[in-house]
Amino acid sequence: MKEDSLIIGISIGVVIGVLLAIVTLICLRYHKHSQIGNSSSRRAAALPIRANGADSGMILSDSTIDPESPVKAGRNGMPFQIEGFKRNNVVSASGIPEYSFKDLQKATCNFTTLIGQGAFGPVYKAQMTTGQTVAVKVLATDSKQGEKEFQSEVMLLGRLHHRNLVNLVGYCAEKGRNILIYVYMSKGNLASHLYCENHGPLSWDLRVHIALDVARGLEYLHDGAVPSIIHRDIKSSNILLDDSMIARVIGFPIRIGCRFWTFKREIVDGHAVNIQGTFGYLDPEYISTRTFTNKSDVYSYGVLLFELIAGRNPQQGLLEYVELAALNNEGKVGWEEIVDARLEGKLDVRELNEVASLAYKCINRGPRKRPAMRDIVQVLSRILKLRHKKRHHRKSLSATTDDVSLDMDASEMRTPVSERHQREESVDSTDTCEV
Ligand SMILES: Nc1ncnc2c1ncn2[C@@H]1O[C@H](COP(=O)(O)OP(=O)(O)OP(=O)(O)O)[C@@H](O)[C@H]1O
Repeated sequence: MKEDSLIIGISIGVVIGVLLAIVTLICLRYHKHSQIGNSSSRRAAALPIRANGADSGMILSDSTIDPESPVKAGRNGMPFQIEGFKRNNVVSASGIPEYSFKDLQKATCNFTTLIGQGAFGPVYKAQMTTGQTVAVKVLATDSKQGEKEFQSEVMLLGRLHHRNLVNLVGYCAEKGRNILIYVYMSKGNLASHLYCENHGPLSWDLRVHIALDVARGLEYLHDGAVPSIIHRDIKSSNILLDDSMIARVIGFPIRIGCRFWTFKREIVDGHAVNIQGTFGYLDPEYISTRTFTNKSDVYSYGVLLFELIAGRNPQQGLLEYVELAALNNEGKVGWEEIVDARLEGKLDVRELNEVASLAYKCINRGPRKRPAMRDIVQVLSRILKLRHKKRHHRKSLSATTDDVSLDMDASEMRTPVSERHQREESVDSTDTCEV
């Protein structure tokens, strides 16, 4: 009897032991799985981005990749490279491909195709073997230091996708060289359109569209990107125009180590200082506090708006000119006196006064009194919607006279039909702001 109870006791003990072992094994496997899940979601959460300013907080899907980007989605959702450059490897988190220096040398005819010169190095036009044209920006450095930081900045920049930003499509970080590859903007920068005689004057219509494009790009950086990005160097040479004259912002800050690549030596109030940004566009608040905020971008944007209105360089007394005009009109109406003479008066005065008083609010010395980029987008969208409605209305009236062309105003006639058509479509299809 005693023996029987001993056997039963041992059997129960063994069964319990086996059961415990099975439960422990299951628990271990489950824990491992949940850890894998967590680590990938953590990785994903490290650099979230909201698509086109929408407050979704989601990771960009492959569908948001710019059509001009050489990065395409593979079957497994991982990016792969279209033919052209040889790919060294792919930074999978951003999908930005790395190119070899040799490939870039070939594509730029040994760096002879210079198209621009920034404070931090030259920009070359490059031709891929597929026929795609890109812009290659060589950042001035001969040090291997900062390669990791450069790659992490590339990852961050590579996640920014918006139709009003010049998208990064590749990079090279070989042998201490830091090279960025961007979509090529065939119509060059806004400054050259405003100041070079070999470009015809930009119509008023187009200037307002460009203002809205830039505002949308900045709104995305401030409210759409996570973490939010302050541009720090808004100016007309950092606004590039594509084939359809759609404006895109370039020149985001690159941080290498503890300094920003965009630091420059400028003369401010007669003293040489290391600053970010460009003289003429600099927020006075930044000059005194050395702290950049979103409202510093708003200030520079306001200067850019006045530059579009007056066709004058901010480094040559634009704001003094504006302040003089504002003395007479209290910043509200009567801005006609500062309008670019190249427009020959061909503009809508109501639109002018609305845009100029918006610009005047942006350059308020008190950052808190300046509007946010999202407010600016709303005001400009409303102006363009109104314009569109008015023209539509006039066209339908004049259709009855059998001569639509007589109804065109002078500024419309100055804009090529294809350009006007593309731009008007863009108002219809992208105006999501309800006003
Ligand atoms: N993607 C591009 N497509 C076409 N042209 C470009 C492109 N990127 C730059 N450029 C040309 O090269 C010029 C210099 O560009 P870059 O961004 O290096 O300097 P920047 O911002 O104008 O000056 P800084 O470095 O002083 O701020 C631009 O103004 C533009 O004319």
